[in-house]
Amino acid sequence: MDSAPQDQNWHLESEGLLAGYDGTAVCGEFNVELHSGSALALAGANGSGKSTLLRTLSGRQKPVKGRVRMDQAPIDERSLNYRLRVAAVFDDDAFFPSLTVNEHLLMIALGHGRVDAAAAVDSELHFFGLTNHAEAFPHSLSSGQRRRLLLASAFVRPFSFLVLDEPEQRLDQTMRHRLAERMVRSTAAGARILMATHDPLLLSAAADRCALLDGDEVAFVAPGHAAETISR
Ligand SMILES: Nc1ncnc2c1ncn2[C@@H]1O[C@H](COP(=O)(O)OP(=O)(O)OP(=O)(O)O)[C@@H](O)[C@H]1O
Repeated sequence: MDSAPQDQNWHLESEGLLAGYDGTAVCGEFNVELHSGSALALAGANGSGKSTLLRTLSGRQKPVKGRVRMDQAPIDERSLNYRLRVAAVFDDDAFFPSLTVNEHLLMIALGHGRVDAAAAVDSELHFFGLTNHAEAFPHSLSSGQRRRLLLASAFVRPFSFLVLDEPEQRLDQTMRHRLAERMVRSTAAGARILMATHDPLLLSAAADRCALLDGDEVAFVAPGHAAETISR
């Protein structure tokens, strides 16, 4: 079940954006609009600035220059609007050690007001292959299973903007395919997706645009072209 709220009209936009640290940009100026039903991938070599740009575009990090607006207002990760709409998966293995897999997902679903929380949790456990681990604590999961739990935590709640930093990490090929299909379903339901990835499969199957980062250059290319480029 996909659960993007019906808010088709707003969009995310960046203008004159430079992302980086201590006043120094790590990649080129980034101007983009991300509308309902659209999935943008950031690709490029290690260190090209994908994660930094992703964090900046999603309001987790202050820009060196320029601005990011969500719903025509400066993006603010503490705002109610942000919390209601943005689901993000970064590379932080942050779980409560004393909560089971099932309890984690239930807490997130209930916290985001899902009236069908128990059914939503069952559905995500099934989708992410965690049903047999529902009563396990996070420390007893494999690293790939913990990654699946992180992803399930994003999909179990309603969102209209999904942010994924290298979601392919530690996932097997079957799960990558399933994730790509799921992302396509989410955009079809009206969500906006922004991801950083090294995975040609996710690029070509789940994105409709790709920004290739290379030094000061940002090139918007077709995902298939980017997938070929990074496969070489
Ligand atoms: N906290 C930080 N403080 C200062 N510089 C940083 C910090 N984090 C990353 N960098 C630098 O910013 C540049 C871009 O890093 P970033 O993690 O955004 O790249 P990436 O494209 O996501 O790389 P990868 O593919 O390896 O994940 C790198 O040169 C890195 O050393």
